[in-house]
Amino acid sequence: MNWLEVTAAVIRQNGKVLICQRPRSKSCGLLWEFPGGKIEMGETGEQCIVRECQEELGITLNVERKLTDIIYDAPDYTIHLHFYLCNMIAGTLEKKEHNAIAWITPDEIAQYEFCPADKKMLQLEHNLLYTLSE
Ligand SMILES: Nc1nc2c([nH]c(=O)n2[C@H]2C[C@H](O)[C@@H](COP(=O)(O)OP(=O)(O)OP(=O)(O)O)O2)c(=O)[nH]1
Repeated sequence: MNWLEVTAAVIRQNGKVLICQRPRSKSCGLLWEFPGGKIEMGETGEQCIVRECQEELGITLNVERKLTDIIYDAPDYTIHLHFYLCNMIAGTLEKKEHNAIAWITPDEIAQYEFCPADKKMLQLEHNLLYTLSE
C-alpha cells in the first residue's frame, strides 16, 4: 500500500484563492490543485507547505491555521491531504513548475477540474472557501 502524506495551501488575496494546474507529465496531470506537496521525513506539515510554495511558486507563506484533512483512496495509493490556510508574506508569484496558475473566487471553483482528493474535500466542505474571511 502506497500511503502519501501531502500538504495543500489555501492562499487568499482580495477575496480570491490561488489554484494551480499540475504539469501534464506528473500524476493527476493537468488537473487543478492547491499548491503543496509530499511531507518529507522529519518535517511538519507547516514546514512542508512553506518549503513547497517557496520551491514551486517563489513565495513565502505565513501559515495561519490547519483547515481540514481528507483521506482519499485511489486504486494504487491512499492520499492523506492536509489543508492549511495561508497568507503570502513575501516574494513574487512565479510559475516554476505548474502548467498554469489562477486566482479564483469560490464561485468559480466548479469551472475547474480538480484532483480527485481535492474534489472530495470540496464536496464534503463545500462552504469552506466561503467562510474564510481575510
Ligand atoms: N500539492 C498537492 N498535491 C495534491 C493535491 N491533491 C492531490 O491529490 N495531490 C496529489 C498529487 C500527487 O500525487 C501528490 C503530491 O505530490 P507532489 O506534487 O509533491 O509530487 P508528484 O508526485 O507530483 O511528483 P514528485 O515531486 O514526487 O516527482 O498529491 C493538492 O491539492 N495539492
